[in-house]
Amino acid sequence: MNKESWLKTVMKFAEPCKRKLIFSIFLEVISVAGGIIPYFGVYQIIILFFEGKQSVNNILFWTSICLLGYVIKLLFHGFSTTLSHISAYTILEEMRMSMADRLMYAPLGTVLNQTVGNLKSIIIDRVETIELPLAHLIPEGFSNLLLPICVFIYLFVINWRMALASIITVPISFIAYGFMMRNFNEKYNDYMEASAYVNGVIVEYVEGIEVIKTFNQSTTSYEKFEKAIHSFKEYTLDWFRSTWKLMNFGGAVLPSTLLGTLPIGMFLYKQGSLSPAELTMCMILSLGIIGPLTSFTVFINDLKSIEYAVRDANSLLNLTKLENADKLVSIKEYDIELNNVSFSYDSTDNNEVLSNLSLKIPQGSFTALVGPSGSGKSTIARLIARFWDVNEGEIKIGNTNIKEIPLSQLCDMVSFVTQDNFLFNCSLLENIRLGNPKATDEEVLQAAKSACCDEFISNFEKGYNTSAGEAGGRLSGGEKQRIVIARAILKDAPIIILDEATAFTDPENEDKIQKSIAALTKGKTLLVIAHRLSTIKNSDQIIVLQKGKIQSKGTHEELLKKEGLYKDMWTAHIGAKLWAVNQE
Ligand SMILES: Nc1ncnc2c1ncn2[C@@H]1O[C@H](COP(=O)(O)OP(=O)(O)OP(=O)(O)O)[C@@H](O)[C@H]1O
Repeated sequence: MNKESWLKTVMKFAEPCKRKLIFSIFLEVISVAGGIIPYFGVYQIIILFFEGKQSVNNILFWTSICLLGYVIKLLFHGFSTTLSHISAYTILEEMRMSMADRLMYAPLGTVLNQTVGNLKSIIIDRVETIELPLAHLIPEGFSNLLLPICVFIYLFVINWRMALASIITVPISFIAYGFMMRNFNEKYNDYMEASAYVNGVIVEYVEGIEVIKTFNQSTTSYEKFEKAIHSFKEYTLDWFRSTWKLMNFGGAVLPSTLLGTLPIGMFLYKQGSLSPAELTMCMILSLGIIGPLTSFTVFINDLKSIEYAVRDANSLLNLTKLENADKLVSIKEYDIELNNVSFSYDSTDNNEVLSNLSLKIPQGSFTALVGPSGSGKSTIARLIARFWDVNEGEIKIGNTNIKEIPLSQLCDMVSFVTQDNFLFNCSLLENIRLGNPKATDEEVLQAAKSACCDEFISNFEKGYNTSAGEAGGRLSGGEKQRIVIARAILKDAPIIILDEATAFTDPENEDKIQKSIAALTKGKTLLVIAHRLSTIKNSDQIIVLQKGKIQSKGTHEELLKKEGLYKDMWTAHIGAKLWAVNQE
């Protein structure tokens, strides 16, 4: 990535704070100008001494000028840094908001393919690394470059030969730095990769700690964790070892300006082309050039870290977005139609999950999808909710292609109740209210009652105000699912897609879940991904899927009359049930 492109990205997000940023640079210029004044004041005092004209008043006057310059430098630098920090945090905020927005509008698969550790690392840690260099690079980096240039010009005006002598160490140290930096890009890249790997291993270790303990994998996993940290340490130290000699050499030579100014200054003085005052002043000024320049070298590393952080941020910011229509569509009927739909998760023909599939789900009907694992049941449901776009064909709701319906409108029309019963870390009341943020407490309570949640929630000391975090450990899988169903009841969408739970099948829970589902789905267009055939016996139509194609369809009775996959599945289901009864 070239520098312009990361700068361009950063500047794109700097739009709301552009004025502050420009003003911060302007203040820094004043600060730099203030920083020059003491040099000028000191020079005048030196001249007074050498000319024997020093008096208390004269010295006090020039000392006050020096002090004033110093105060201007500090004050304006302070104002500038404050503005640059505000700007840097605004840029960070804008970047993070854009990333969150991108994740919302990217196909779900693309988002789910990212590990949580990676997403967290980019949105929080990597973006944060931009703040410090960005906030300091603008005022300090600028002043560290501008100040030596101004001092150099001043020195040049006094005596051009001394000016050149003062930077004699610069090419020597820059050659050393050049050698040190020759494979910097490659090393930095490896460093970032090693760092990302350690990050991943740490997140994996923490996230998987339950599985690690269950399967007694602590030693192996810990070893992987330990090895990753150890090799990261070794890598960093190796890099340091390979650079420290040149780095220290460059760092020692660069500020040694006296190497040039002392002999040349003495020579010029002896020749009579330099007065004692000019000699002294040149010595002082030459020291003023190198200090800031040395600090500027630190920013080279910072520039690199911004470049890499922006590169990582771009990997999220450039995720492809689902096309989003912006005009609300008037939908009167809520029947669903799939016409010749083909789909593969990687958009290739080789891995097609659904092939040329057509299907009609009439409004208000109950349709069940059945079929062996991997036959494409969940994929159909996800495509209707537009978590992905179909590769070929079309999906219509109420005779409108879902691509023409704005995503937020589609989201209001479809409730997708999956087996992943995710609760946010807020109160149970707010967790249910997520279904309809405008719902009153009374409506939330009503939905909770319909989903058979009221009883167990009321048993908590803080009732509905119990936070999901506090309650999390005490909620059974079935109870969590009923909370999620309550959320969907409150949402009151006309289309319900239900990924039937395979777990939580103890009779009491089963009964409550069925009751809550009945409350949820009354009068709605219902599509159920069925795992237990007994629960869909009464559906209006059953679609039997096999390898991404419809193998047969009909009612339970119609399908049982034919030989085929459904009959086999039903026989196996009944057999399993009988076996279970016989075991009791
Ligand atoms: N995010 C994904 N990326 C790539 N392939 C996927 C993804 N999700 C599912 N698949 C693949 O698509 C195929 C159909 O999966 P799908 O989840 O739709 O099947 P299913 O019938 O719902 O299975 P199950 O009953 O086990 O849930 C499978 O081969 C699966 O491996």
